Amino acid sequence: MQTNQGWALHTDKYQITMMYAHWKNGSHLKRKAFDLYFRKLPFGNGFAVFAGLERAIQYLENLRFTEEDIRYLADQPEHYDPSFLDLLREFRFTGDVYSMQEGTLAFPNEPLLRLEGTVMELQLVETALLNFIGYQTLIATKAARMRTVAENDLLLEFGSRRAQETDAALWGARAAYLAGFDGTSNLKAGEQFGIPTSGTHSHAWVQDFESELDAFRAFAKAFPDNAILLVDTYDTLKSGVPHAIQVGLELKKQGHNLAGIRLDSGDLAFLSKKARKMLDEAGLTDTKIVASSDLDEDTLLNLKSQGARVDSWGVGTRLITAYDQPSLGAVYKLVARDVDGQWQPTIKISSNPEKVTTPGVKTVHRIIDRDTGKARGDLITPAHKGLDEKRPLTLFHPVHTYRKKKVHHFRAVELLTPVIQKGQRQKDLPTLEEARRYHQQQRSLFWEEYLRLLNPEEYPVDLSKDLWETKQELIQNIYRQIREENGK
Ligand SMILES: Nc1ncnc2c1ncn2[C@@H]1O[C@H](COP(=O)(O)OP(=O)(O)OP(=O)(O)O)[C@@H](O)[C@H]1O
Ligand SMILES: O=P(O)(O)OC[C@H]1O[C@H](OP(=O)(O)OP(=O)(O)O)[C@H](O)[C@@H]1O
Ligand SMILES: O=C(O)c1cccnc1
Repeated sequence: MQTNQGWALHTDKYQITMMYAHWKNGSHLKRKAFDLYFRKLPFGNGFAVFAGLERAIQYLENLRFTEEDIRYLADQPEHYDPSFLDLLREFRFTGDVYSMQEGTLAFPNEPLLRLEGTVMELQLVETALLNFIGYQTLIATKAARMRTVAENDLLLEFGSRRAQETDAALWGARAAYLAGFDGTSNLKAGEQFGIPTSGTHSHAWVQDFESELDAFRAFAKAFPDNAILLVDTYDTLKSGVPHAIQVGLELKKQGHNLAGIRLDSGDLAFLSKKARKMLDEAGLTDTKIVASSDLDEDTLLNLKSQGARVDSWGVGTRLITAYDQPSLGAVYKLVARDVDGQWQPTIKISSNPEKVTTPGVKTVHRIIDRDTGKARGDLITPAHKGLDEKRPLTLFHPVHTYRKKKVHHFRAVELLTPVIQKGQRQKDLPTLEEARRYHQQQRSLFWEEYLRLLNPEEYPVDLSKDLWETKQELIQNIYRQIREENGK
């Protein structure tokens, strides 16, 4: 469970190995900068929804090696020097974290977070940060796709029983809510994050009575104004819906209202239309229809296009497990080293141009057209230099540089802001409700072309000219060096 203590060993062994080797080398306190980002959007979506910061900050603020952790490390075959273990006993995160806000629409190759600090602390935290942010961003993005197709229908997260263990269920429920779900069935997520909770009943309730009608009556008696009856245990249209209507009418006579029925199998479009008609004809026009059963955004879209009469959708497995793409593939890359008090940019080359890192201590600006109020692109620039809104800006594609555009009347919103400085939190993070509202507002900054589910337009993420030049220079320097070493 996500207690705050004892997470220091939630890391890959090679982080401790590098920390030790740096310590032996006397370089463990040298300052570095790392970027956390992803390279490819999940699910073919046009954007990702940044999530996981709250969890990440809790982790960094409480990062300690417990005595048990130290004993465990002392027993490792590496036989770490006891003085190194003493250093770990005193370990605290003392670095700086610059981050996007949760709920921000994020795009490939732009830093979601930038961390500055000693190499020792920044290596230690890599694994956990990728774990938290990668998972939550993935689920928030999946949830956002469902929000798009569900339009104004209610979306309920039902996935805990199918999630990859406890944290995935809890933080996944939070990520889904952040990106527009309306509630969760997980009470712990409700308790911990204040997410509205709701639910119906299972087949076991119906099977446990002599008849379906008895089961519905007993349930309605317990919850006269908010019972949602599951109608597919035996036969939806011949048994479940008629019994629910009978109980609904009995409730009505007593001055109550049957809140809803739930369809959990069969042709959900056909059944929902039939059920709606039967309920309406019986005068139960306020009784809502909930649908569940292996739903995802594609099925949901399809069902809506078939005219399904569903008010509220319960979504489990395919949301909480990010069914069609189980990992975001986020990365955490060294981008600069402090050499004699100056940041020196560093690069990782790859034969795949998309995998070449962008060097330097950087920030991200969202360029918003003042005339339309819409985002024109994101611009990555060296950090701490600001961006002059009064001068026209030329944005160009970092690979196909001939693709350029000039932006005149814009405002630039810096997306990475300081959250932790010298290990101390700078401000309260937004509440989950605020982050959820912020996410909705952020969506309105983007043209539909970027938001659609299928084959969205690629949103521009560009490098400033100076950054682009630094990158080219570093690439050329490295190749020159390799040629020289090979005597060519
Ligand atoms: N009208 C429809 N159009 C497209 N997909 C649908 C429609 N109705 C239901 N579905 C989807 O089709 C799938 C049906 O799955 P499947 O046939 O395995 O089970 P089921 O009908 O739910 O029955 P059971 O739960 O008893 O196995 C689900 O993913 C469901 O969401
Ligand atoms: O289908 P999901 O999107 O994962 O949503 C959660 C499912 O969990 C429940 O099913 P249950 O565990 O009773 O099993 P079932 O799938 O056989 O109905 C519920 O009835 C949904 O069908
Ligand atoms: O409340 C429900 O109907 C529910 C909750 C979790 C999973 N399936 C259904």
